Amino acid sequence: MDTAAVEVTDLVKSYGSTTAVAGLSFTAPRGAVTALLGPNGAGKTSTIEICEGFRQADSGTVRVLGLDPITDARALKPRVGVMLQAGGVPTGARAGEWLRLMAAFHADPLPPQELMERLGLVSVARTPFRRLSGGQQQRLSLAAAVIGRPELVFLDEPTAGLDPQARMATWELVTELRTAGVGVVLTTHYMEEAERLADRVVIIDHGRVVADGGTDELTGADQELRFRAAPGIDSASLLSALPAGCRVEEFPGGHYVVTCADPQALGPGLLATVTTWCAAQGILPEDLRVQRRSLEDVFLELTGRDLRES
Ligand SMILES: Nc1ncnc2c1ncn2[C@@H]1O[C@H](COP(=O)(O)OP(=O)(O)OP(=O)(O)O)[C@@H](O)[C@H]1O
Repeated sequence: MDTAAVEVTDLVKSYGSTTAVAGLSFTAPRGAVTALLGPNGAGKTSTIEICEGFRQADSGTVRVLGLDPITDARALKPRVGVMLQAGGVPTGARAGEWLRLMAAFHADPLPPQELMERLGLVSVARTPFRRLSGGQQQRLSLAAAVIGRPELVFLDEPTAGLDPQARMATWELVTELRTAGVGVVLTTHYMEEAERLADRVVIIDHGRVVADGGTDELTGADQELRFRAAPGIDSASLLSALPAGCRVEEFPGGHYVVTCADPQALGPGLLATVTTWCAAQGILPEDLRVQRRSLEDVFLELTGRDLRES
């Protein structure tokens, strides 16, 4: 039981001339939620599908519960739950029947009715998969992935396109899985989802890991003051208005961060100083906020791009 839930080393996957995964390594522990976070096209789905045994890597190694996802697929099947982005349910299958069938494959399944109630699927229990809305299809796939009480679950963009209520129900289910000791590896491009759910975050960009660590570790404990303005404002002048021990950084252009060696200094007084300085310069600071770094900020600092806009 001392192996990781998932261990990926130097993974490479190309489709023709497109390199989707370019030497990617990470470890997902058991009994924890690990989020692969990155913009569209970063290589998250390719990575997770290789871990699920649905795709063959060009090179690198993948171990899932200590086993090979392709050659040990039979041994892994009852122990691993998979929620595919495309659903993975036959189009004619009725939601309730499909879930009961999935339950029948497992020795000690979760009660299908209870799962359907939790995920808001009772009213569509007799509806064929192809007639379900996108969000209902997604929730049915999620239910099918977890019904066998797996040790590990792979969730590919579990809440993409869901309404807020369904997203919340999904988050609650993931949190409960984790409390029950299930390892969860999920992909997402929603940083709120990663921040809210994940114990560990692996930030991926262009097929590579750009940051990897505990969520708190990546975001840091200290508050920062951030704002946006035109690129190239006079940072040295702003700095001279601030107490000793503060720093002003601009990266990428137009994004400003003020940090202080003494976190207590980042209070209302400092905020007033910054806004007064901006007013004197005729600068209207946008998105002015004092808070811990978000994963979005981490992505921006590492790539120079906005996670939402990339
Ligand atoms: N079957 C395929 N054939 C050709 N190119 C592919 C295929 N699957 C993925 N790609 C390309 O590989 C790159 C990585 O795609 P992938 O789906 O792994 O990323 P992703 O981070 O999951 O993105 P998304 O959130 O959009 O699914 C993209 O440029 C994508 O267009």
